[in-house]
This record gives sequence, structure tokens and C-alpha cells, in this order.
Amino acid sequence: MSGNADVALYLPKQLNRRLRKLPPEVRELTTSFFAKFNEDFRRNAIHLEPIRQVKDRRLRTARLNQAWRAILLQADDQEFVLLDVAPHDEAYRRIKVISWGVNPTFANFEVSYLDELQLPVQAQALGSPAAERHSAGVFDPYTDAQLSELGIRPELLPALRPLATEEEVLALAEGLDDRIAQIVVDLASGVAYETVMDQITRPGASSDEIDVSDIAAALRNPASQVTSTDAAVAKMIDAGFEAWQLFLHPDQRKLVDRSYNGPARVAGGPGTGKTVVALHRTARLARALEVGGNDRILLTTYNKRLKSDLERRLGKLLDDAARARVDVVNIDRLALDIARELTGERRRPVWNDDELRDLWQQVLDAADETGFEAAFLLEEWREVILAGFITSKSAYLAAERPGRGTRLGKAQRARVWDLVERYLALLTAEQVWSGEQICMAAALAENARAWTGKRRYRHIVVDEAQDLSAVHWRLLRMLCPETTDDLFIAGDNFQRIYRQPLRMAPLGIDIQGRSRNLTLSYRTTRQILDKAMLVMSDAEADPVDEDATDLSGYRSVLSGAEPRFLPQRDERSEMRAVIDQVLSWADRGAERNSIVVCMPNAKSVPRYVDALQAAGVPAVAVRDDIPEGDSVHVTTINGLKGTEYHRVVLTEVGADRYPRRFATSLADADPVAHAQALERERNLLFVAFTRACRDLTVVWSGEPSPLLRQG
Ligand SMILES: Nc1ncnc2c1ncn2[C@@H]1O[C@H](COP(=O)(O)OP(=O)(O)OP(=O)(O)O)[C@@H](O)[C@H]1O
Repeated sequence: MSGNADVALYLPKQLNRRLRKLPPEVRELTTSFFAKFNEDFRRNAIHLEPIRQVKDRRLRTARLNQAWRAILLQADDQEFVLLDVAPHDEAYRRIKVISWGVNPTFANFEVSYLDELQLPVQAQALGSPAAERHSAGVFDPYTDAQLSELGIRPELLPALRPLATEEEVLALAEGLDDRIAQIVVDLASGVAYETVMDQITRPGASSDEIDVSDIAAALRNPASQVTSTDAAVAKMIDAGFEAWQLFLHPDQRKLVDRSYNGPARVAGGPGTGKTVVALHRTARLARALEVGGNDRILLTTYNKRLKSDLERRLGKLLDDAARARVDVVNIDRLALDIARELTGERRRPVWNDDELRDLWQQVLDAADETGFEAAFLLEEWREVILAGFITSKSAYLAAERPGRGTRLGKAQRARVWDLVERYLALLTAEQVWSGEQICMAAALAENARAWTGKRRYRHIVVDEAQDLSAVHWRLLRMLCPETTDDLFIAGDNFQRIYRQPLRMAPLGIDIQGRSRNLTLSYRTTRQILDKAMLVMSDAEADPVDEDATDLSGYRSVLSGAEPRFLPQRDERSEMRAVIDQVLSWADRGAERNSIVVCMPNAKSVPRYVDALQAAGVPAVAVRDDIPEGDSVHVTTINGLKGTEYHRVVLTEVGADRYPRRFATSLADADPVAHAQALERERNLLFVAFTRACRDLTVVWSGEPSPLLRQG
């Protein structure tokens, strides 16, 4: 409290999510209201008054400005809780959906908002079949007394009883107090009554005598999750709380809380919350680090945009001290920083795959060699030679080549080795680095450091792990000691778009027996998911995954419109169809930045930005950072990794453009590499489809890509 030290206005954590949905001006008004109220709540400008229509005199309204009211609960003379903010004439209506009180089991002050049931209503409006609504209530198997014994306040039971689907339970749970949400979601997803009692109720139950009328005492219980200092309130309102921060599905929670005797993995289809689990697990490990110690945590991924997103979201889960113990860095950046530390070279450029492939082509041309493709050599060098720490010709001749499709005899290997030496000489002559070299140099340096007993990190958490290469894993293995909870890996092999399948155990990362699959999508509607699964219907299970996972059981509780497939005659009408789709969403009130237009080829991005702008739609090309402001985003599918949008238009997936030429060029030279490249192209479509939360439209000209399945 900053002003009058005796006055406290509390902000419940649960209210924050509601505040986030309000315009920023209202959030600002709320923050300044806190400061003013704590200074002197009796001043006239606050207008603290009882609400005429309700009997309970403890309920009051106060004025945020002419148009907006704060709804307050007076706990005692000097202590208040902000229950809600609402437009002036809606305050009374809002009160009816707020359920508050002291919990008779846990002794905390609890606030729930019961109008969070909009989700199923929305789903119905969008046309989900009535047959999917069961008449039996989800909580029918339990008596009121049993539910109360678990710690659910009797006042909440009338809201729970009518719930008939997991979808409805999840929607309601969003508005509930954290712990009650956990209990309710656990029960609804089939966790046994006794288990919920043992895991949630008993550990949290208060052993003191509880006076449910003493709100002020309950507010002081830390479990009440209320904040009253101005700075903390301002930070909280500013940051906002989102559903993923507040409660986890029991399957997710187990993965966050468990201790593992070695590297562990969370797998599962798109949108099942792997990133959410990775974030919560990082936060839990960070909170558990010894205070004042030197141990650090690395949270890493491949994609730069996802890294920025992880950074932003982790900040919401941790206080500053714990946050300072975690490095969120994209893996190639980390490797480069270590290599620069090592060599003192700060300026040497790093070439990307296209540039490196060109360099391989130069090597092939200079050697007059036609027996190998540049793309093949790049992979051989990366996945076999560097990943295997191979530094001599004799070692390469004898090397195992795990995961590689083509067999190479001795004579062929000798030729490859000769080409590798030429390639290295060219890299040196050009004064450039390849990303792999950097990773290996960093891994070797870290290996040396390990001899001194010092590792850079105590725990490592990896998101979108399917796109890391063998050398990345070598480096990660060196960065932390082989011990409990060393590496936690989140990934979905069906979304692999950069690499070939990889065996992890030979790289020192054995997840066997420690891999779990999440199956419930929180992002995508059933209708979109069905189409995405059709695209994957020809996909093979990962041939080298030690703990093979598949997409069985992958499902969604959300329902919405059918995805639209819009074939067009030619490129002009294709672009027109994309623009029309965007305009029609915008006309129906969609925020522009809820829409993304995506395509396989980066060269088309500026064309679409220009065309949208010309049609009067503000549009922006998206690369590593998420742009501010209300524009339609335009990007490649690769640029969408790990992200989501309410509305997605996927374009340029006609047969003459997709799969892309480089994926088909290997057909004769290397059938295995060709099959892998096609698999990645298919996965890329799967990624594009599953970025959409609500609406998906697919547009192409000419024949559709053979990888598209429309059902
Ligand atoms: N327990 C939860 N409660 C509410 N929302 C959740 C929960 N878990 C995940 N979500 C939401 O579901 C969406 C997908 O989650 P997330 O990005 O973690 O999935 P993912 O498995 O990493 O997806 P992808 O593989 O496509 O990157 C996000 O909007 C996230 O906030």
C-alpha cells in the first residue's frame, strides 16, 4: 500500500483476465483508481455508494470515470476487494454473475465469474451438431456432499450441475478460482475422486477453524491470490492473466511437476499445450533453484519468433528474481555467443542453408563431381560428420550413419571426404562460418569446461524440439550435467519442417520411458483438426523415434465453422480470393491482427502485403518479432511455427507450386532423401492448418497440390 497505510483495496488474480478483455483505457483507469482509493477512499471523487438493488450492504460501487464503475466488496472498515469493473448501467447485472466468499475448506477468499460459458454457446451458434450435447451432467456421478468435501463452495454447485461436456467445463473453469478450476477439470477429465482429494484438497485444506463470515481474515491468507500494493497491482493489470497461466489440465500438470531421472519429453499434436507445459516447467524449476546459488536454466528453441514469445510469456509466470535465473535464447544464437566468446571473432558472418548449399554446389562444380547433390552433402556433413565428432578420413570410412537413407560404400565415402575437405577450405577462404561449425565448436568448448566440473546450466527446457539438428543436441548435452531433470523436451515430430528424423540416444539423450503424449487441443476446432488429420493420413510414423508417438487420440473440445477450400482459375483470381476472404472477415468485425495470410514461398510475402494494402487493408510482413498495431499479418508458413491466429488464409498451394521444387528434385538421385523432403512438405501444410484457432481458408490456382486432402 502506498498511501494511507491502513486502507487496502485488493485485486483478485481472477479479475485480471476480465480486465484484459476491456479497452486499455479502462485498465489504466483501474490502475489509477487503486492509487487514489488507497490514498483516501472517502474523498468525494471516489463516490463510494451502496448498490440500491442488492440487500448486501457490503457491496458498493465507486466511480472510475463518468462511464465506468468499480464494483467493490467491503470486507471491514478499511479493507475492500475490487470484484469487477463495468459500464455504469451494467454494474448491477454484473454482480449476479460474480460468486464470491470464503472457502470453508481452504480458508481463502475466492472469486469466480460464472458467465464464462460463452464458449459452448458460441459453438452452437457456429453450428455444432446438437447430438454432441449429452443430457447427462459431467458431475452427475458425485453428490453435492462429495463435491463440497472436495472444497467446492455450495454456491457454485448450481453452475456446475448443468455442464454436459468437457468443453463446457473448460469454459466455466476459466472463470473459476485456480484451485477450484483444477478440481473441476480433473474430475471432468476422469481423474478419480480419491486422487483429486489426495492431490488437491487434502494438501491445501486448512487445519484451522474457519469463520466464513470473516472476509478480512481470508484475504490475508496467501491462497487468496489477491494483491494490494499499487506497484504489484499495476504490474498485474499491465501483464494480464491468460487461461494458460491459471490452470493446467491434469495431464499437463503431471509433466510440469514430476521429477525425471534423465531427459524427458512431452509430445503431442499441435495446440495441445506443449509450449505451455515447457513454460510452466521452466517456471517451476526456476522457483526451486537454491536462493542465492549460481545454478541457471536455459529455455531454448529453434525459431526466433517463438523465442521472443517464450520470453514474453515466461515473464508472466515468474517474479523478477526467479526470471533472472533463466536464459531464453534461440539455439543458434546461444551457439554463436559461445563461439564468439571462444574465438574472440565478433564479425565473421554465418551463412544460412541456401548459401551453404550454393557453396557445396561450387565444390561439386570445381571437382566436376556429378554423383552427389549439394543438398545431400550438406546433410551428410551436418548429421554424420559433425554430429559424430568425426575429424578424420579413417573415422568417416568406418562411421555409422544413423538415420541416413542412402548407403555409401567405401569408395563413395572417400569421395565425400575429399569434397568435405574442399568445402572446409572454401569456408575458410570465404571467412565465413556455417551454423553447424559454430555449434560443434561451442559443444567442444563446453565439453572442455565440463572437465572442470562446471556446466553452464543446471536444467534445459527445449521447445519445438523436432527442428533441432544433431549438432544442436550435442551442444545441449554438453551444456548441462547428466542428472535428474537435466533436459526437458517439447516437440511434435509431425511438425518437423527443417530436418530429417533423428535418433537421439546416440547423442546422449535417451528419453525412452520418459516420453508422454498430450492429446487434447486447446487451440483448433474439431472441424479444422479433421482436415489437418486428412493431410496427415498418408504420413508414416517417425522411423527412428525411440519412443514412437502418433496422433491417435488427438482431439479438440472446440467446435466451429468448416474450413473453406477455394480453388481458383489463375494467380490473379487466387490473390483476389485471398483479399476477399480477409475483407469479409474484417467486415464482420474481426480485428485485423487476428488474421494471417501465409504461403510456402517467402518471395510471395511482399506481393501479398502490397495487394492487401492496395485493397485498403493495412498489412505487414512478419518475421522474427510480432508487430504491434492492427494490421493483417503476412508470412511464410515457416514463420508461423509455434504461433496461432484466430483466422488463417493459406495460399499458393496449387500443384505447380507445392511441394516445392527442391523437395521434388531429389526424386531420382536419392529416393530416401526425396521421401523425407516430401514428408517435411506435408508437415508444413499440417503446421499451417493447425495455426488456426477458429477459421481456416485454403486457396490455390490450377490443380490442388497432391499433398492437400479436402475430404
Ligand atoms: N491448460 C490450458 N488452459 C488454457 N489454455 C491452454 C492450456 N494449455 C494450452 N492452452 C492454450 O492452447 C493453445 C496452444 O498451446 P501451446 O502453444 O502450448 O500448444 P503446443 O502443443 O505447443 O502447439 P504447437 O505444437 O502447435 O506449437 C495456446 O493458446 C495456449 O495458451
